[in-house]
Amino acid sequence: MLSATALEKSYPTGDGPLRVLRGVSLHIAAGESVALTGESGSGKSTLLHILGCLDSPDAGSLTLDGAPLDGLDEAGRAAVRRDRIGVVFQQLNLIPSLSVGANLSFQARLADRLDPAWQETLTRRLGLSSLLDRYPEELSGGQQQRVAIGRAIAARPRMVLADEPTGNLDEDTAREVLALLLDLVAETGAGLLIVTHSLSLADRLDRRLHLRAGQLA
Ligand SMILES: Nc1ncnc2c1ncn2[C@@H]1O[C@H](COP(=O)(O)OP(=O)(O)OP(=O)(O)O)[C@@H](O)[C@H]1O
Repeated sequence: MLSATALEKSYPTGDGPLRVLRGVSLHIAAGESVALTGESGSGKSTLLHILGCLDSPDAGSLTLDGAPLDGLDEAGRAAVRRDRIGVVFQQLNLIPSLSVGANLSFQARLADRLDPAWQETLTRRLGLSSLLDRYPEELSGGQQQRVAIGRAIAARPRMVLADEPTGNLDEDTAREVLALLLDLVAETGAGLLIVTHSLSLADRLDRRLHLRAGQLA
């Protein structure tokens, strides 16, 4: 499924390059759910952006379903993101000019994989059925977070990458959202990687990876 080998990433800073990832290798199998933990600033979001083809590593390689993702140009990376990867960003990135319903179906339409029955199931399970005609600015933070999750999984991606996807949710809603993500993984054989500070959430996934000093433990 998703494999990364010897990823390196540095950011330029006033004090010289800041080495955030120092030889990170990982493999996420089909149908597997993995938590990514680590202190604030340890590089979790950086790694998630690289795995999601949103940023390139300085060195190292990535494959998805056996096909290399390195060396793709921006159009190639955009196609991978559209067709095979669902990302839930920390900043959510909902489209303000589109209604909740249109945001939810956005990526599935782009990928030409809109499935009304699945769309209706996830809208219901995310508790968004009565909010479809609203706009993102008319939603609470937790409601916006649920729209971002629905949008990421509407096209049934091969890999779901989520940055603190339940951070703004109350306990019951967080449990339901996690259950939905895990059901998707079980039903479609997608892989799931969740960045989280919550050890209780991490405990409900198959495996935990911990990022420290630029390496995984
Ligand atoms: N564009 C950038 N330019 C310079 N430094 C950056 C940039 N993006 C991130 N960093 C630095 O890289 C390090 C890793 O950042 P990253 O956001 O990946 O950490 P994180 O583990 O996701 O943190 P958090 O849990 O607080 O979200 C931090 O020290 C951060 O300040």
